Amino acid sequence: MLSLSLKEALSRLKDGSLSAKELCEKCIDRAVKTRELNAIVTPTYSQARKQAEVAAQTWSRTGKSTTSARKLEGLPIVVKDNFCTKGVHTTCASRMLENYVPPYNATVVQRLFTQGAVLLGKSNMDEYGMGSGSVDSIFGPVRNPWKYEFTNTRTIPEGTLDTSSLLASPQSPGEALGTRGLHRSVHPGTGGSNPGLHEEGAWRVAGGSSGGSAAAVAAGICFGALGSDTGGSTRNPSSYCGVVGLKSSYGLLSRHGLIPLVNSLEVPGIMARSVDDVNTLQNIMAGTDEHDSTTLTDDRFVTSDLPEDIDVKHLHIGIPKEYHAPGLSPDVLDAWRRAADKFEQAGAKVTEVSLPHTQYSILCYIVLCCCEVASNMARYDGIEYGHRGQQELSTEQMYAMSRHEGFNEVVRGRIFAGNFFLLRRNYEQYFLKAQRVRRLIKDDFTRVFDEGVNVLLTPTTLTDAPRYDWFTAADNRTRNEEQDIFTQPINMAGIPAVTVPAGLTSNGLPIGLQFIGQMFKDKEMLTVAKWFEQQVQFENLNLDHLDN
Ligand SMILES: NC(=O)C[C@H](N)C(=O)O
Repeated sequence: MLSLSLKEALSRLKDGSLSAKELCEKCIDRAVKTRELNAIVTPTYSQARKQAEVAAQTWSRTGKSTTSARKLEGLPIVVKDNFCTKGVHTTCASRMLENYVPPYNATVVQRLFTQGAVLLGKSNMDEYGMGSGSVDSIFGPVRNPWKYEFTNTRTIPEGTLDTSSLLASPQSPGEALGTRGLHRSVHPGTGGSNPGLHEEGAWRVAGGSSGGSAAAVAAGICFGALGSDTGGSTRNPSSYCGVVGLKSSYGLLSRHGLIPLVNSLEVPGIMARSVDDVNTLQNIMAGTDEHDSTTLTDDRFVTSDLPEDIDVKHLHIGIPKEYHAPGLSPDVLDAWRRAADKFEQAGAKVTEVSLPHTQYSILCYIVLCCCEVASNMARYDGIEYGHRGQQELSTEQMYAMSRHEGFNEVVRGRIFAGNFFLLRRNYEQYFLKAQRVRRLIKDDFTRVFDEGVNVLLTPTTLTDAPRYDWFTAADNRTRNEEQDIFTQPINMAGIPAVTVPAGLTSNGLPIGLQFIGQMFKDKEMLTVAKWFEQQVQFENLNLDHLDN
């Protein structure tokens, strides 16, 4: 039941064959049984039960014959831990915000609540969204639920610390954090021995930085999740975990209450088990927000339901030749080719196109990302915001100590690099140059679309989900260059993109393909993606055996 799509679950709530309370309990049970994934860092089960109770009452009042129930009445969701949630810890998986409890909800979160969504918990991520594996978190890494052997599936009551899955690891930052929630101090993957792993580090990463959200959707913990997407952080983990991941056009979704990483590139990301579902969630959240001046003031672009009968005959699908990148695995290449063939067989025009500046994109992304990170992170001084170093020191030393203790190495590295790029003597050579190239990257897309292409089709990632030990053998910058290679140019251009599961590799792991659309033509892109989804008939991961 927990591998149903949001749409299917909603219709079962509507016809009364499922109750909101039952659904909530099932999701909580699944979250507990899959806690080895480390997907949820702050469970909110009490709040979820209260919200589900309200939903159950609403459903029994409104009944199946009316349409007066809210659009997500009783549907469990998960929210990445960089979105503010009123009264619920919001840590960005960083020691810096370890004790931060926001007094307000991010606009997108509020809009989901207004439609009756039930919050099951906050999800794990790379610290502040910097990473592509969800391995750099103070709570420890997220595990990919695909091909994962669960060993510890006992149900334990909320609020009890589950010490049985606590692995003794000297590097486990989660341990130092105490036991605020059920999963707080679980640090899977390093040290100790886990009978579920045939080989140490052999399990697959969930991708990042929104890995907790993707793993939660794939594992059936929830029916939809919020991630964020700055350079690929929603699409990369969605691809690795076999779910649909949407990065909307910049300006369609409010960023108010999303703790900033790179303001000019990031958008809230949406994950679910079908294209219709991400579209539904986008419709609910999209539109003007007085708290975010970069949101559209014209609600014309907010999408509606996607059609059922889709015809792709009149379409022109572009295949960018620059995406045949070194390191592309034969399985992914094959899936990409087969997808292009499907469109061609259905009568669409499929042609190779060129986006010549793609090759410069990742380096420009890194420069711009670091510059904005350096400026965004300046607010965390230990006085106004965030963790404060304990020693009695001078003010300057206290700033330094707070920031040294509060941020991990990746964050500190990006702050250093950003400040370097922004030095007066470097500004023109790095920051300004990267901005200019960014414009050329955007112009490449505009030209191709102006020439008649409706949607571009590319792989989302080079390979299937990497092994944890392989992933952590290189530094963050190297991984950034490999992992975000196909996703970050889309953020540079501000346009929409969605990843859709296209099948499995010979390893039995999901492959994602990316559809890239024109600015504010999210609906056209999603319609094409839905057509593809209908052809592929991808089977969602089914963990129902854990229920027994
Ligand atoms: N949030 C993201 O999209 C981040 C991206 N993976 C990075 O490390 O910069």
